[in-house]
Amino acid sequence: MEKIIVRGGRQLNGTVKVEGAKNAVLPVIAASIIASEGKSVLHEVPSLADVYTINEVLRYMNAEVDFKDNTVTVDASKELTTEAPFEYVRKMRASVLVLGPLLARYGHAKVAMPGGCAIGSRPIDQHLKGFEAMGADVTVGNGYVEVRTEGRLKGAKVYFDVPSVGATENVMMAAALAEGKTVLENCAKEPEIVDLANFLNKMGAHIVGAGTETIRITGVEKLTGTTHTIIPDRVEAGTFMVAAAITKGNVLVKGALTEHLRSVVSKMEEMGVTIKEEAEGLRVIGPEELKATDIKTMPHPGFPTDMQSQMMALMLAAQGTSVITETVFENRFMHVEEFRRMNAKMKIEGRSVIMEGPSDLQGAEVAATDLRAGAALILAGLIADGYTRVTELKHLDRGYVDFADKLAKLGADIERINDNPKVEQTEAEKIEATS
Ligand SMILES: CC(=O)N[C@H]1[C@@H](OP(=O)(O)OP(=O)(O)OC[C@H]2O[C@@H](n3ccc(=O)[nH]c3=O)[C@H](O)[C@@H]2O)O[C@H](CO)[C@@H](O)[C@@H]1O
Ligand SMILES: C=C(OP(=O)(O)O)C(=O)O
Repeated sequence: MEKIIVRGGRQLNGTVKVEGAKNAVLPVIAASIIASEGKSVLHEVPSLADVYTINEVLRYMNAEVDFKDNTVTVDASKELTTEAPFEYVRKMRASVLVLGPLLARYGHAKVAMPGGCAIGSRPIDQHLKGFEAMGADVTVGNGYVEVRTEGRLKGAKVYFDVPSVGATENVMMAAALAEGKTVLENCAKEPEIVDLANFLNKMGAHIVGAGTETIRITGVEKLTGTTHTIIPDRVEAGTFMVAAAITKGNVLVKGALTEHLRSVVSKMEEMGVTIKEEAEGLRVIGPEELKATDIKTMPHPGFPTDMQSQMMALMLAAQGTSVITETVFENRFMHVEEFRRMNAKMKIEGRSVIMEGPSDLQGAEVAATDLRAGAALILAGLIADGYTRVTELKHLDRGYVDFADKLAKLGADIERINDNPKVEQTEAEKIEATS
């Protein structure tokens, strides 16, 4: 089994460079299939499991996709299949982001229903509401969602009941090729939505207002492949900022952008962390004693849910009572039980977690319950007494490139091992097969 083993007690120092953002690159790669001519060349693409998955989805649909040296090239000019089966969507919910591009280009798309995951039920009703408003028929059955329209989609006014990142992206992509004007209201305002709109505009779309609650799109007849550089990953950056702070270290997080991280910076400063803006990124210096604080997760520009579990690790190290309230997902506290295995003093009350700090953290065997939980348990392991062994790394690999190696380069006592190498598994399988 693969695991990361970390021994607490080392201070982190040095420089770490953040990758391109997972949550920006997935919609951008999905959007590249709207282009009926020309290639899209995407730079700063992180080597993540999710990127390999979306590339496989595109290849299944007959697009040509090449990925090397952090550059993805997509040629979607051939006729595409308009279906994405369960085997891909099961691995990664973001596969539903091909619905909008396919519907806009071909008037049809059929994708396996994503279902829930470890953090909540995660419906896609707002995506479908947007497509229906633009004239599409939506059918849900046999585990699939199918959307269809005769001729082009029609521009429409759509009010999202919740500011969903995925719905804003999917409907914005569909509207880029619709006939006439679309106005999207109560949109999500995440920086990744702005990145997607910039990419679409370079392809020839007319989109204004991305990053605000109202996005206006004037549909065009066709989009052409283009070149684009993905924005830095604010969640990976925030995770390394916590790593520096929790170990009382001094780390320059290269590529971290203040404008994408205001709520995280402000909460960490409240806890006593020094954060300085430098030309290449943010320098983070951990204090001798962290102060308790309270956090409520909210859609951007509020505090990001994707930083909730990492901040929980930091709060466990802080002096006093801290409270985290999760308002974005209904069930994103699976990591609390794992923290408790490390002797964390915390309890769940409704949608909040209350921590009495500082906890005297002890190394333990723990499992990543989702990708951010995996990172958070490793962060706690950096200051725990003894060895922490983190398993279920498939989650971590969805969102972090070489996480253990990057921490080791900053001075952490950490390694990733496979204590059940493939050869042994094969032998065991042979014995099982012959017994
Ligand atoms: C690939 C990607 O970019 N993933 C991010 C994206 O996920 P994702 O796009 O799935 O998240 P959403 O913004 O859509 O979800 C936010 C909330 O809206 C609800 N909802 C969403 C859609 C819908 O049709 N109906 C509905 O009720 C969800 O259940 C959730 O409670 O934004 C989340 C919120 O910042 C992040 O945690 C994820 O890392
Ligand atoms: C929840 C996350 O991602 P996804 O929406 O891809 O599951 C995340 O990045 O923390």
